[in-house]
Amino acid sequence: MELKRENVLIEALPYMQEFYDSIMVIKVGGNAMVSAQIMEDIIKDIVLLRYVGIKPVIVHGGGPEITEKMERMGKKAEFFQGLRITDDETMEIARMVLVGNINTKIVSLIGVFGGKGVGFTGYDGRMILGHKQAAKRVLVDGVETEVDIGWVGESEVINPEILHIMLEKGYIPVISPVAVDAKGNALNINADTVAGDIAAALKAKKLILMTDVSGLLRDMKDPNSRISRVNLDEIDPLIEEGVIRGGMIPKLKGAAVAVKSGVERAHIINGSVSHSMLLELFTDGGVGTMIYGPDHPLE
Ligand SMILES: Nc1ncnc2c1ncn2[C@@H]1O[C@H](COP(=O)(O)OP(=O)(O)O)[C@@H](O)[C@H]1O
Ligand SMILES: CC(=O)N[C@@H](CCC(=O)OP(=O)(O)O)C(=O)O
Repeated sequence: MELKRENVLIEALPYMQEFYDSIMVIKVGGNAMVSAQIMEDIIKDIVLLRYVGIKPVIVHGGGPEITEKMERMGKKAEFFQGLRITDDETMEIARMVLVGNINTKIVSLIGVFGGKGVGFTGYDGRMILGHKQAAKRVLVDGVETEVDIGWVGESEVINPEILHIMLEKGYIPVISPVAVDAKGNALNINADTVAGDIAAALKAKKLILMTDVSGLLRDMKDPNSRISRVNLDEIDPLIEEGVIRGGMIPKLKGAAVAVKSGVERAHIINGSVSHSMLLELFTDGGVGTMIYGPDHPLE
């Protein structure tokens, strides 16, 4: 039975009370931003959150657009366990797409819908200091070989001060997943990883990862095989079994970092379904995959 409109609104009240004044880190994946309409819907939802007293922080991706620009320039995009192999030229392209294009687009849309967005890279306010990831060891024809994945970074220090300042003043921070190392080299960090680290540093209430699938699927070919809840202890075995792979690896690892640091819940949801975030946050029936840990067990 469909709920009456007023019942839908009143069902939201306890959630609004619970989430009032709390920080939520929302990662918008490049795959979730498949169309201008979807992107507008996602940003509208985020502005709504701000107006009901939640403090959203956006971390955005843009993988598909980086790949498209690389291909247009005659370069082949290659990944290692969900991470883009990033040479000097790829780093330039990633910066252009993420900072120059996607970040400014999101900030301007927030303004269109009546919010106050402000764009950041990891360099701003020394927010994310990182280092290049060590070469990976892989077996090639049975021989252990090192693969350098280039300017792919991992964060060492997260300084969230500037984010707190902005949140207190009512701004919605929008973060591009690029950082610097101690020598000032630009680093490309997977946006899920950045979102997990930022959520941990802010001690956010929730981390929401928006992508293009309904959550973690046990069988990628079967959309009905969604795993609705994942305990921290289940993540590594699911990676070993090959259930979590490709782009899902940094998502679940980012979620694990956040939940281990006190974030109550992480959620992987389908951003390409309009207003899925509102359903997740403000209705009794959750959507997507929820990741939780021992500090905040299920009731
Ligand atoms: N078990 C799984 N369940 C769902 N998706 C999976 C799974 N394993 C790998 N994937 C892949 O992960 C993708 C989402 O990650 P990614 O492409 O990095 O998206 P985004 O740009 O939103 O971060 C899905 O589109 C799917 O192809
Ligand atoms: C190291 C690494 O993989 N960086 C990512 C950064 C963007 C990103 O994560 O975008 P999505 O969230 O849309 O996948 C990349 O170059 O694609």
